[in-house]
Amino acid sequence: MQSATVAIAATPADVFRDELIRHGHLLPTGVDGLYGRGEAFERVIAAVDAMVGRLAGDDRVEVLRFPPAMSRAGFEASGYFRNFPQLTAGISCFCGDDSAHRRALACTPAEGGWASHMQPADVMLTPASCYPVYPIVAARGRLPVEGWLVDSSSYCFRREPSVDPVRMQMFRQREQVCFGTPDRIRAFQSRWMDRAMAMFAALHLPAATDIANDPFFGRAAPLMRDGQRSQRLKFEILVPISDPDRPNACGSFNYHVTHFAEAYGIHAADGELAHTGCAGFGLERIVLALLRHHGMDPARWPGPVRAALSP
Ligand SMILES: Nc1ncnc2c1ncn2[C@@H]1O[C@H](COP(=O)(O)OP(=O)(O)OP(=O)(O)O)[C@@H](O)[C@H]1O
Ligand SMILES: [Zn+2]
Repeated sequence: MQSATVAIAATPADVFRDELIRHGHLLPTGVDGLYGRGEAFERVIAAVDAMVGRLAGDDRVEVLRFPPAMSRAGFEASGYFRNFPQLTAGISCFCGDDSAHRRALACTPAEGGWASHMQPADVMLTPASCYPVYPIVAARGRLPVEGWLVDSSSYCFRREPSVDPVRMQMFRQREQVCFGTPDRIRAFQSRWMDRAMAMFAALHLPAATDIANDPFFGRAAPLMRDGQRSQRLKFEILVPISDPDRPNACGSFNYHVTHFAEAYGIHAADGELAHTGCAGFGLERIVLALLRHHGMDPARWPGPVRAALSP
């Protein structure tokens, strides 16, 4: 009997990833979702980052920047592991003596290898750039009467390896974080969605808004998802990137009600629990959308797009 060869068709994500690698925008590391970035890619990231900064206009914001790790205590308080264990990752370290070191080196891959001799440290990888902000604001005591606005940014880690370049394990977020009354957060959420839509229009990207939910884990997930959607807590701005039929979130606009305020003890000037919200942009995804829609060479993008990026 003749054996049939089954040809597996390359997915749109495979094709797009190969193209990005061929043009030197992403440098493969051998791990899905983990890449080096080429010079042109980084230049556009910086331009998009600056453009998001300009959207804030005259808002009085406190600028905070973070490394891609946060304290385990701060992470734990957020409830992230309860809701998203599948995305969680921490840092582990070697804490042994000389002989433990020798045992680790001698440990074969079949026995787990040297990495199985590492201990969880008091440091977790940051899952979203707003997370390190809450313990800092909480530690300052009550908020000012008018509330507070933070502009944060960091590399983020999510354990969601994928061949699709839009779904990375490490990527950068630029986020605005708002503290105050429910009205203030709702106004912040819609202001930032309008600003973001104007930005995508200026970048000539086909963007649409939609209501969304977070990828909750386990049995409680349907309930959590429905609650988030019925209360209209999360909106996304979606742009087709790898796959024209499956647009991806390039920006997310979230109202947390009092979730983080309860978790960290963040109080308004009158002592009530504060409400919080965040407006986050995925910088890599925006650059990938630009490369997808305008071509692999940023020098040849349409004039108005280049002008919007470097006014
Ligand atoms: N794995 C990822 N790789 C690259 N960018 C990401 C990734 N996950 C999220 N982002 C970006 O960070 C922004 C804010 O994160 P948020 O948690 O709201 O995303 P999300 O809703 O979980 O995204 P998705 O629905 O695609 O998983 C997203 O709008 C997106 O632009
Ligand atoms: Zn956030």
